[in-house]
Amino acid sequence: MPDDLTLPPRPDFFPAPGGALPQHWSKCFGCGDDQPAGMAMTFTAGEGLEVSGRLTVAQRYQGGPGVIHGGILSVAFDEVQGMACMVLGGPVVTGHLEIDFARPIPLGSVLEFRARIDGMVRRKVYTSAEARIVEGPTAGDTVVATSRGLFLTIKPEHFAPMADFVDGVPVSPFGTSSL
Ligand SMILES: CCCCCCCCCCCCCCCC(=O)SCCNC(=O)CCNC(=O)[C@H](O)C(C)(C)COP(=O)(O)OP(=O)(O)OC[C@H]1O[C@@H](n2cnc3c(N)ncnc32)[C@H](O)[C@@H]1OP(=O)(O)O
Repeated sequence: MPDDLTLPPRPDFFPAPGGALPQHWSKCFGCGDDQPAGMAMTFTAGEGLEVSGRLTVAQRYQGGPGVIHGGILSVAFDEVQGMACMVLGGPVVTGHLEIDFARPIPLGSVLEFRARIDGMVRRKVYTSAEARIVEGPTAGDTVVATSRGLFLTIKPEHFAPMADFVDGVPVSPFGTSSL
């Protein structure tokens, strides 16, 4: 990470700690409620610049025998670290994401993710997160995976060339969340 990073303030529009964060896009595979095949993650504001997210590891997320697929875990980190950027009040996209898979995660577990902005410079937003199993046979305080991600702030027009590819009519377009 660069050493000239700054931290954004926690804005007034952000929910109080424990308050629910809205989905950023109703068709999102990670959090959208208009995406039947999706992961239906939910998010809450934490203290300071932290947000938390929850994922129930469905049977269909299986990678190795009985355990979560690494790509699914990566989606979850992408999502929660992107949601940590919601404090900025505008859209971001992922530029780089790296995951450390520390422990196997059994199907049926409930994962809790904690993510935050570590710093910003220009349009670059450096984030990190970790995951713990909070329900399931191996639940505990052990960190089962960690992630670092670089997000880039973008203008809403970024998605304009893709408008024709959206399936159906979104109820919560990206960048117009109900925060
Ligand atoms: C009230 C309103 C509420 C709104 C509420 C919003 C809530 C928000 C929640 C979102 C939650 C989403 C969670 C899922 C998020 C996805 O999954 S997004 C989908 C996956 N990502 C993509 O599709 C992005 C595809 N890539 C791109 O479009 C372009 O490469 C990017 C990322 C926009 C960058 O292109 P660009 O804008 O032309 O940027 P560029 O000028 O090249 O680079 C800018 C800086 O970034 C650096 N950079 C760019 N790419 C990289 C990279 N990959 N690695 C390292 N450095 C990089 C450059 O070196 C440069 O650095 P500096 O010169 O400033 O030091």
